[in-house]
Amino acid sequence: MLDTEPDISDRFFSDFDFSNGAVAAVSGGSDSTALLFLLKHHLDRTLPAAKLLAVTIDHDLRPGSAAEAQTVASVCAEHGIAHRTLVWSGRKPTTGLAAAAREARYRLLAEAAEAEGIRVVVTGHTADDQAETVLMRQVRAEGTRDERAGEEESSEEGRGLAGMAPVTLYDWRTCIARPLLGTRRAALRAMLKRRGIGWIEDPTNVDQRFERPRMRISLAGDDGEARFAQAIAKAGQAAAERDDLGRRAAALIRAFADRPASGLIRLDRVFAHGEDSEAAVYALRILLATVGGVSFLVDQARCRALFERLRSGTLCATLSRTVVDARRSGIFLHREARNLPAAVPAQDQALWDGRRRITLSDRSGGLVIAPMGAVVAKRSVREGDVPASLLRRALAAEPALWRGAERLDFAGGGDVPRPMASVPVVSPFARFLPSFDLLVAAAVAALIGAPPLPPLPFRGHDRDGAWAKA
Ligand SMILES: Nc1ncnc2c1ncn2[C@@H]1O[C@H](COP(=O)(O)OP(=O)(O)OP(=O)(O)O)[C@@H](O)[C@H]1O
Repeated sequence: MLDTEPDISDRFFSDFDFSNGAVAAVSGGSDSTALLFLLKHHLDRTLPAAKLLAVTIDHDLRPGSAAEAQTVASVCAEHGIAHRTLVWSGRKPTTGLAAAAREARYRLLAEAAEAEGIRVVVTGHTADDQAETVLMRQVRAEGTRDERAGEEESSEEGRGLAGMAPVTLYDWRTCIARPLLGTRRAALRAMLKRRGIGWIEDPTNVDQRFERPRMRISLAGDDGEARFAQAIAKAGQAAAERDDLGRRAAALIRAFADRPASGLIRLDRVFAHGEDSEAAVYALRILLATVGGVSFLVDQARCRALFERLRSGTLCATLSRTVVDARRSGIFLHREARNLPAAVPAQDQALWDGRRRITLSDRSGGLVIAPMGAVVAKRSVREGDVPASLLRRALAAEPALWRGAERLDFAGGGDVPRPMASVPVVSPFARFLPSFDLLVAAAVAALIGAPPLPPLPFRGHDRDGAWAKA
């Protein structure tokens, strides 16, 4: 591929702005090795001054992992590519190991990029990975649908069936790009063979105790190609639908939501009576997770049931750690008073209650962060166009800073420097924001006063940050 068609690599990478360089995530398997050489070829031709750093994560879970990382390091050295190995050295959980390994992998990759001032991490996910992911999610969704026999098809299924996004924003900062998502593994292997480049076969990729290898093997069977094509078509359709749903939910949030006070969201009652109830339910799920400080969206069916009740009148209910207080004057959302964090020493960059990023400028110690509580909230609230009881409840769950018995003002006041800032985060997308959800995440960020999305180093997204449909 590289030899006969020297410019083929442009097809994969021309949408990205690599002027700040790129981190290539290289496990040493065929796909990421191919990615590395394709990207090197592209940068050599188009942006020779750009920094390319290959990073291998040694998860330290198998005896051979350090040697594999060393093999990647040697290949890189041979080809004049900078390389780093980062070891996942933390304590390993006994359950959810794969998810924890993935979390650690992305964290370490993003840290490596940030240390070099690089904004894009590229991975070697292929169309084969995408088909496996979609089929595995389909099997799981069918399992849960059996349990809910008779219910409408959940659009949660559709959301997951979009598969992996071509770009994901990690930690609201670093882009994870998957430029090979439309390419077959076999084509990449053929390219490597032609060039005489070897790769590592990871034994866990064929270990049938795991779901993905089993799916991989089943896709190599007789009807494998047809199932592959169906899965990719389904993913494309689900991705387009999810993009569109996010766009509609963003429009509803911009039109009908405001923030009368810190920690309190108000939805105009019209929100519950519009024609596009699918988008309204999606917007509500995202708002509930954000107000409650929860990283996952509440179950679609439960939120739909709440939404139907909202249409028919007033109510007060709790879902996703969020109180939904629907009155004639509006639908109000605030954090419930239960299970708030205990008082803890204030720590720089901590995520407080899943809702606030803490930045500490006063390092003198002795600062404690705790929910404001009902007594202080009562003193701080004045009557306005929002019922004082609601303001009090919302404020009581907001963070407050204390030194001993003295409550400090975040704002500092007068010439006193601010000891701490507490910046809202869009909880469900604070860690991983797939490109499908960029628009709705941006709308929620503007609503709650979170930092806007950073400029994204890829073309193919419109002015508002949404990934344009191909
Ligand atoms: N240990 C690792 N170090 C660096 N990057 C990794 C590592 N494991 C996975 N990745 C990145 O995530 C992508 C997908 O991971 P996956 O586990 O499907 O791949 P793999 O089987 O380890 O290797 P490959 O995709 O290279 O064949 C890889 O292509 C690579 O970019």
